[in-house]
Amino acid sequence: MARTVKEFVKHNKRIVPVITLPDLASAIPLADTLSSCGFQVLEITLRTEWALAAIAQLKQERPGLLIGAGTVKNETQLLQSIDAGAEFIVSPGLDAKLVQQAQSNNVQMIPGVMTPTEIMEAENQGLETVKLFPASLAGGADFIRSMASVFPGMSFFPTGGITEDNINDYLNMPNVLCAGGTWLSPIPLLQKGDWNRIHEIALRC
Ligand SMILES: O=C(O)C(=O)C[C@H](O)[C@H](O)COP(=O)(O)O
Repeated sequence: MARTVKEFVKHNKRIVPVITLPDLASAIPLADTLSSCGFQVLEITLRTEWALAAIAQLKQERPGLLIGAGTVKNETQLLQSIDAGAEFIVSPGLDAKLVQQAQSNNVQMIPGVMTPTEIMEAENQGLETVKLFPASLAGGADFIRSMASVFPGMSFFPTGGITEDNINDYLNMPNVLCAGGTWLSPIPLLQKGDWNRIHEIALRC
């Protein structure tokens, strides 16, 4: 049985760091810093050339974490992410073919949505969780709240414009599974290898 984000966030923090690695060497120290603060689900975005290698390394060396691939926009990236060992796939948008391909590989797909039409399409494809993206521009917590009555079976993983200052607006809602963002792993701190500072930010969340 494949592991899911839902199962992981039930027992750990409901916050998913969205990570763009400046190099491969940062992957393990960053994952160790974040997991020591209770973050067990990490999304590695495919925005750098070493993202797939980082996913493979984390999957092998830190099997207790749930590692997903983010910014997955096409079939090649989807299959490469699955080959690397990603256990969930996050996409900025909704593409029926990608959803089907992930499902046929038994890997959880979390597509980005911004409208009721897209949520409906995701629901009709059998999905139970979607990403509201970019959450702050799509209507934020109020949008998610107003979707609860028409999509009672759908849970949300909002990202985009979320920080430690507004994350509780999202996490307080029953139809929010978890929320994520880049503020836990700022690229300048990653470039400096400033794990202490990242640890401080993570402890506050
Ligand atoms: O590319 C993906 O698959 C994503 O998940 C997008 C990210 O969630 C946002 O880039 C987070 O944006 P900020 O936290 O506002 O910096």
